[in-house]
Amino acid sequence: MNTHVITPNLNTTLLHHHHHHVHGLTNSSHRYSKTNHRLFHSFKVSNNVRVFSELKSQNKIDYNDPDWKDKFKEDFEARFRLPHITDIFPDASSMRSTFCLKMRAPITRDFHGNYDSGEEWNGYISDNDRVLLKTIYHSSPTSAGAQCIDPGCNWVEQWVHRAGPRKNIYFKPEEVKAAIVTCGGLCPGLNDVIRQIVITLEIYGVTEIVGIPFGYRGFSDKELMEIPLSRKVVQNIHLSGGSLLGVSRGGPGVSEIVDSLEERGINMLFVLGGNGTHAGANAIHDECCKRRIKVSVIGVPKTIDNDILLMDKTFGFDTAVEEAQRAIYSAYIEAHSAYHGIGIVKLMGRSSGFIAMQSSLASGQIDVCLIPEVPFDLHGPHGVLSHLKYLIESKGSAVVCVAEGAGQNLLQKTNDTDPSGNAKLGDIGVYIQQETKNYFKENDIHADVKYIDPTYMIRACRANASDGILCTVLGQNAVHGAFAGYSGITVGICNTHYAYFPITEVISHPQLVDPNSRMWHRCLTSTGQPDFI
Ligand SMILES: Nc1ncnc2c1ncn2[C@@H]1O[C@H](COP(=O)(O)OP(=O)(O)O)[C@@H](O)[C@H]1O
Ligand SMILES: O=P(O)(O)OC[C@H]1O[C@](O)(COP(=O)(O)O)[C@@H](O)[C@@H]1O
Ligand SMILES: [Mg+2]
Repeated sequence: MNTHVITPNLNTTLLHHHHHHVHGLTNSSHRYSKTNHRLFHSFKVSNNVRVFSELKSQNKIDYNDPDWKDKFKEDFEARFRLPHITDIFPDASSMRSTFCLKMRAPITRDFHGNYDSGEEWNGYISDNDRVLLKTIYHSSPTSAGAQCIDPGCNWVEQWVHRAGPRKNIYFKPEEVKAAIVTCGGLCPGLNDVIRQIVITLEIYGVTEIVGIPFGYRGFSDKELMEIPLSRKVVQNIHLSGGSLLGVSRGGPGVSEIVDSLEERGINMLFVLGGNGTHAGANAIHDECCKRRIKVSVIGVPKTIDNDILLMDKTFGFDTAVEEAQRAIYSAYIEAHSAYHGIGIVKLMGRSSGFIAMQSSLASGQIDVCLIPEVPFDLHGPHGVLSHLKYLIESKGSAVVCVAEGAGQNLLQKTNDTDPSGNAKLGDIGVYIQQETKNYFKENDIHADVKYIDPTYMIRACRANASDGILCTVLGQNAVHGAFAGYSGITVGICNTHYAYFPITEVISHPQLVDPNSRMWHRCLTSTGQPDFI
């Protein structure tokens, strides 16, 4: 790919081909989305200059057009425009909000009809408030981390919508039936978000709040009962990990879910989950629009993998990294105390290595960090095993941290998927453990290999303080978004501010570690590992 200007609408076949060519990875659905992403992230242009185009317009933009910037901005504005109830119901009426910064108590029944606090200043967010999505001006495409839109790396402001309470609301609190559902795998902080959504709904004056048990499955399984929620019920739920409501993968189709919403009279749906859940939430939103029913569907991104686009981080990630430290510490102690000890820790990360990278970096005890984004060999002169031999000979012990999605090309392929359709991965941790044992045996070198798989321990715990606060703000903003009349949106932290995004924009592909980033380089300088290829 030696063209200078990158056409944003390259078809995926071409993208895939390029990726294949560079890294020799094979074609599976798992690789497919990664492929897409990586190419969005690092196009090689002439002179080894990379042009980042993650935020490039979907439409072709001619950079020779003197007005290209305005066109880009227009296109960007359209892409990040938040779907609103009035798109379907142009005459939907709004009223003065029952929430404001001058009041704290839940609205009482007899207060209805007179929501106005009577104050001039109520601390609302204007629909025209924006958050700057990219805050660094890269003067050249060669500048580290440059995310240039055009080959000249010109500055183009990219604004997203600011989250928060609006002056006018599109739902009468007494007419709201709100539901919360948590889908996919667990993540620290789920209960904190549920708690905050309930508390904020009550402050608006909502009295009918329910939890849908066990993810989307709870919409179709007749045995599963709605869980009534109130401040009293959720008051202390954040003190434990997991989800009060339970989670699941798989479940009913979108039309069945929307049938169920109609039957139950739910008009606000808060969906806590990852990319799969958000794809579902967006499909539910679309179906509601199609059926012309007034429902606000709001997502809150949940993933310890931190693989949602455009956000500083997702809740639970920090906690998971912190928890992973314990496993790494144990592996280090075991390896260090054994004669020729080798500790291997497998961490989560289906397609992105953020947990493994950050945990390795934070611990300072990892010698080898392996992530899905960076291909590696186990065997051969540049392989991981030969480096482990060197470490054993030179310092007596070694600790390896491997993300579950790393090195899948080294394992037997299966076409197995989980009930949500996610590819089932081979166990790279066990494989590395076995290969390490064999390798040292064959080379007649003593090695004491200790394998630790803390997978579920790092996500079943309760949120740490910083994630707890993140969850609080996200949960509140989810409710503000629903009352503001938005639907098909999700909420995230963006340059330390909170923003609403159309769901489609944050799940178009998983966010990945950029192998050319300074952060990955920092990780490598910390471990001291060479390239294993
Ligand atoms: N493309 C999709 N469209 C609609 N629903 C989906 C889609 N992908 C996943 N789901 C549903 O979302 C839920 C969670 O998905 P999953 O991939 O397991 O977790 P996560 O949301 O954490 O990525 C499941 O109930 C699954 O059926
Ligand atoms: O064993 P489970 O429950 O399917 O979860 C395993 C998966 O959960 C994750 O931690 C997060 O995945 P989700 O975001 O899809 O929940 C993945 O890294 C991992 O593959
Ligand atoms: Mg997922």
